[in-house]
Amino acid sequence: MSSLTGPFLALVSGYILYLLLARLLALRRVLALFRTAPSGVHLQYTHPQFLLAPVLRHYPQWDVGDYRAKGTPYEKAGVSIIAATPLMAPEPNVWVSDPLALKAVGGDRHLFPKQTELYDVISFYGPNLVTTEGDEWRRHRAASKAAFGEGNNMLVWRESMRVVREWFAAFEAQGGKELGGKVVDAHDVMTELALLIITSAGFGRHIPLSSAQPPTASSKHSSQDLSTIPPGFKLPFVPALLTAVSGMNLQSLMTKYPLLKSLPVEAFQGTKLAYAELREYLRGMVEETRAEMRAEGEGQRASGGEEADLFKLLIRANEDEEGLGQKLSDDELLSTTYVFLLAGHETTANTLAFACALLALNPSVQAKLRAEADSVFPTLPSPEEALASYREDMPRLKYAEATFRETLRLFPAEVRLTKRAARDTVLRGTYLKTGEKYDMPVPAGTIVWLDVWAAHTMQEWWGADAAEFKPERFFDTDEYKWPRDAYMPFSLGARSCIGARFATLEGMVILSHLVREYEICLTPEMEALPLEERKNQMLSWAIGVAIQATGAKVMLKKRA
Ligand code: HEM
Repeated sequence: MSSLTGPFLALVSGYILYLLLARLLALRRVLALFRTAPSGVHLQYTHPQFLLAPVLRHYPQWDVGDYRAKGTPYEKAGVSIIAATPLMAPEPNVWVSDPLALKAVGGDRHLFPKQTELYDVISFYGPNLVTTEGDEWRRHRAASKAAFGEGNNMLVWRESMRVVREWFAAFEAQGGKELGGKVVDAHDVMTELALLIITSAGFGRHIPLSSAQPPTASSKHSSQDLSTIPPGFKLPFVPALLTAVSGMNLQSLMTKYPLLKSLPVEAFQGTKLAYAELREYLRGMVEETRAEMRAEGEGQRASGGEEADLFKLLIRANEDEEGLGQKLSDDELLSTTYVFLLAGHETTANTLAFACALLALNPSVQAKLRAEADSVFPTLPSPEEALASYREDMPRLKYAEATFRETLRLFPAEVRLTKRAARDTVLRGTYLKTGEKYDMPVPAGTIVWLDVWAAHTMQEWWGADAAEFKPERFFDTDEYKWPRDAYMPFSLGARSCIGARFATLEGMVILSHLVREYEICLTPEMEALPLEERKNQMLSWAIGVAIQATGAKVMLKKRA
């Protein structure tokens, strides 16, 4: 035993020495960046959390709370790009809020590739569209692109209408028509709606509303009831999905430290089960969709011109790619399916929850949204009229679209995005007081943060009323063009969100239908509070997969 102590100690001290040397080398690169940065453009963070930089790299959003309360660090420093490298960071960091620099970084995926290692948490089922880079990403993107066309947009329109109306019926059956209104948590409502819409327009599967009568099927859905437990499973589909989403960090911990999987801790065991069952559900969905397509036959195949769900279009496109070297394996299909489900409901649900809170806090915006909805939908289109409604009504819902956009400006689901400079380069920033430009050297390996939340809320780009909820700002006039380059809720360039239109159409339908039927009001509890306190509570948030609306309780009053 004692003969092993010597080599063991040598190994440990060697490792510690290696870590120290690596840190010193890293520190040199960080200091070099500070030396070369033009005057005034570097800012050493004093935030205590930043001392934990190596840990925080994986949770980069934790410090944004300060932004909302005390103004952005850019405003404090008077510049639009800063070198705000944490003390112990292993590489230089640059933070960007300048529209032109954002465009330069987002627009060049070769010079600024994505930091894919940060997305480990969503690669449990293997590589997918979100987690890959380079040629592998191109293959995934090419296979997925065919799914997000007009055929799917039309289905999103129809299914969003159907789902939201079924929700109204269920809500009213449970007292939602009562005089005086009923309080709901908009986060819960919107999560349910978004989940129903993605499973339907995304996967052609119909989950009955938890509280409603099973709806009369208006579309070609699978008869499988996904809220019940099929043979061989322990969880229904929805709880499996929701547990998997909420347990993402636990799952990532278990993947890193597999020993944790065997601990008899409920949280670990529950998450493990949810992931295992979700995998089987997704596998089954791939098989079922293939079988349906075979049964439909060649002549009936969904193509770009007809309504079709994402899943069917994805599998169809994937079969067509056979032989071209682009085909996704079954595991890759499964993993892509998982990210569509994940990215397709959490982001949209939270955006819509924030929209409800903002509409309750801003009755004049709500009145304009309602006036538009009343005029576009004097009567609600029947399911048979949905297609015509997509063509004729959708382009007229301009205020609804602007409301969705404005919500995403104030609450972008992804508050920051991160890239890594592939080689030495320069970004152009602005001295905020004078408007003068400066060049910021960006050495190869630098982590570049696209600070979406800061860019969306800075007065320099959006004007003195940047903090106000004002959908009108998205309407151009002869004198005013809204600042496109300072707006990037869906990221930009080649790696921008593939589901942006899906989410926007869904948002337009839900918001316009909601205000047409109900007044979205403050709860009695909020009425009693001063305005600032109301805002603080109703617009409170936490970091999850997307920023989550944690205080969006509103009262829905049926309109006369
Ligand atoms: C309001 C709703 C949404 C917001 C704010 C949003 C935002 C974003 C952002 C910022 C990115 C870039 C992420 C990065 O670079 O790390 C992204 C990528 C992506 N989004 Fe969305 N998203 C939304 C809805 C959706 C929907 C409905 C779907 C699918 C049905 C979807 C699927 C994806 C996928 C697959 C990617 C990866 C694209 C690629 O890298 O090529 N998203 N989204």
